[in-house]
Amino acid sequence: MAPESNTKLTGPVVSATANAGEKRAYVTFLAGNGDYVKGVVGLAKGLRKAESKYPLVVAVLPDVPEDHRKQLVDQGCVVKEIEPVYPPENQTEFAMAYYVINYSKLRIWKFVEYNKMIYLDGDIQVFDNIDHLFELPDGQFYAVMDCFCEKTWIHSPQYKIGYCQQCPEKVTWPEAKLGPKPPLYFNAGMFVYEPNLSTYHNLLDTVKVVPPTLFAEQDFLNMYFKDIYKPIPSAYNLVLAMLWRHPENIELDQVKVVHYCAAGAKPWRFTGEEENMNRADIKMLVKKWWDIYNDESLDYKNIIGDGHKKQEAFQQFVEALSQAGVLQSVKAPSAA
Ligand SMILES: O=c1ccn([C@@H]2O[C@H](COP(=O)(O)OP(=O)(O)O)[C@@H](O)[C@H]2O)c(=O)[nH]1
Ligand SMILES: OC[C@H]1O[C@H](O[C@@H]2[C@@H](O)[C@H](O)[C@@H](O)[C@H](O)[C@@H]2O)[C@H](O)[C@@H](O)[C@H]1O
Ligand SMILES: [Mn+2]
Repeated sequence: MAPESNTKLTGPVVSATANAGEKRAYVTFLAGNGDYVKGVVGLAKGLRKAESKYPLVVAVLPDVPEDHRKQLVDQGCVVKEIEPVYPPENQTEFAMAYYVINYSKLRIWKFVEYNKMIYLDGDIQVFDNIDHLFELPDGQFYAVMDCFCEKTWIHSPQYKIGYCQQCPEKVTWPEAKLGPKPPLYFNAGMFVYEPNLSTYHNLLDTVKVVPPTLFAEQDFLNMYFKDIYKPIPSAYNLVLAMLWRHPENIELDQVKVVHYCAAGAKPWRFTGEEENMNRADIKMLVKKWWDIYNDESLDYKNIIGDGHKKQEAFQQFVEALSQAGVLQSVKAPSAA
């Protein structure tokens, strides 16, 4: 039984041509000097294989070393350094201790040189083109509904009563005991949003006064955007636990985006030893990730020939002139 919200994309999602003035990009977040850089390199190559028209911006914390940044630039990424965002001091134990750094994701709301962005965690891979999501109507926050059944949720009221929004008919939310049923809740590993300076400043002001909770910035973003959150199909962010928790809600051959967030699922450190990691579908998805990561034909240096370099330099020149107001934005020549 599909979850109660309509998660089908309705209406004219794909327009004939993107508006020439639109500035769009994918964006991810990288912290530390560890192995998540492999996730981001894999994501950059996956977007290229899916023939996305838009660049990948990487918001890096100051602790990301120079050689990791160079790897990303060499893969055609736009690297932008951001300052960390810390939640208020608190006694809350996050579901994972390292979640405290994930509040820094909030900095991506200040990338107003873009008017629409798709955020993707570094442990996500895009296997099919999803550029059409940029055509979704403005003014909403689009993301995929999460699942509450994994042990990471063990301290949550949902887990304690066996409630999950993916199967709301299984356990009815006990309103008399726990108050109104919580609003639909998204996984913050992937979302479509519009950078905006006043939203950015309000996010940072609000985070200072909201007590942190189990899922850190994911809980915070769900609270902040609950009135404009619009669920999109799980094909756009397959939270791996769905494969064993709610297989009835998944059509694996329709999945476009895979989120390797289950314990033990990060492809670049995969051992297959953790619970559920010996499943054939998990091993297939991890191999698919490695096939892209190891595909040298997808390396940026092998994609851009001299011609591309000249074209890119010309486009950057025209962009600079139009931003300086010397040139109106250059319109694509009419087909006629
Ligand atoms: O040491 C770290 C931990 C996290 N991240 C970034 O923060 C995101 C969220 O963390 P993670 O994906 O591990 O959370 P999960 O989705 O597994 O809960 C990652 O995808 C990375 O983009 C990072 O760069 N370095
Ligand atoms: O900082 C909180 C994180 O919360 C989310 O991860 C969780 C969530 O998906 C649970 O539902 C799963 O059970 C769990 O495995 C997974 O780690 C986001 O993916 C991540 O980007 C980040 O916001
Ligand atoms: Mn993730």
